[in-house]
Amino acid sequence: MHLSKEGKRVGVVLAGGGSTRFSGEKAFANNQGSFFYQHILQSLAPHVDQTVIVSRPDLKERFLQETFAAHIIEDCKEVAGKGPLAGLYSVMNQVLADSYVVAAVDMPQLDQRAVKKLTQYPFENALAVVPTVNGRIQPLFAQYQKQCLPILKKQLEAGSHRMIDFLDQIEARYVSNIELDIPADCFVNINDDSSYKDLLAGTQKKGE
Ligand SMILES: Nc1nc2c(ncn2[C@@H]2O[C@H](COP(=O)(O)OP(=O)(O)OP(=O)(O)O)[C@@H](O)[C@H]2O)c(=O)[nH]1
Repeated sequence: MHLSKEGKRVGVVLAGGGSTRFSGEKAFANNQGSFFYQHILQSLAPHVDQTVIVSRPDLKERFLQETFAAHIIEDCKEVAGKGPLAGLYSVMNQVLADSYVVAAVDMPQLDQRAVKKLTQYPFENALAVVPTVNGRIQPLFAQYQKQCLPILKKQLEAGSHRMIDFLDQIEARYVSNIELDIPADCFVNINDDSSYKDLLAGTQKKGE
């Protein structure tokens, strides 16, 4: 354990989406010899006390065949498959920590340096640190404090699964990728076959 000043920090790989725009499961898409999820785990691991993959029951076995020391959990039944916020809630509800650094599985250009920069940025009095790129918020590569859980629970119980509604309810610290010193490319996410093809060809446009 290498507890930070802020206490136990968990690194979360959000990997429970449907990948409906992609032919296959994004978590197991290959880039430079690694599955997407392996790359995210490797990026998070040096900067957290524990890594967690939160995913669907039908994918669990596929992660277990791998040798990474990640804790693999499913979405809580009451919110399963209801989007990234459901994934964040499910981790906070099942894995106790002081803070959570979250990354979507489909961000293959994220790296250890970016995670280091994000995790070094202080919460101060905020409940979340959320990067922005060209003014667009990036809540799927962001940090959240454990105190988000009751707020998140209440919102999900009220039937809203929208990230933006959640962020509106908490004090979040928005910080540009430039201030964080994280290249915009790190935030690029792969949603479909065309962007995956561009990634493999090394032609993914910056910051898209
Ligand atoms: N645990 C969990 N993760 C999710 C859920 N929905 C989306 N995610 C993850 O959140 C990130 C962003 O998801 P999206 O790209 O918006 O959705 P997706 O379901 O993966 O893909 P589409 O079906 O093509 O929209 C990805 O890393 C997903 O795996 C969910 O219900 N539970």
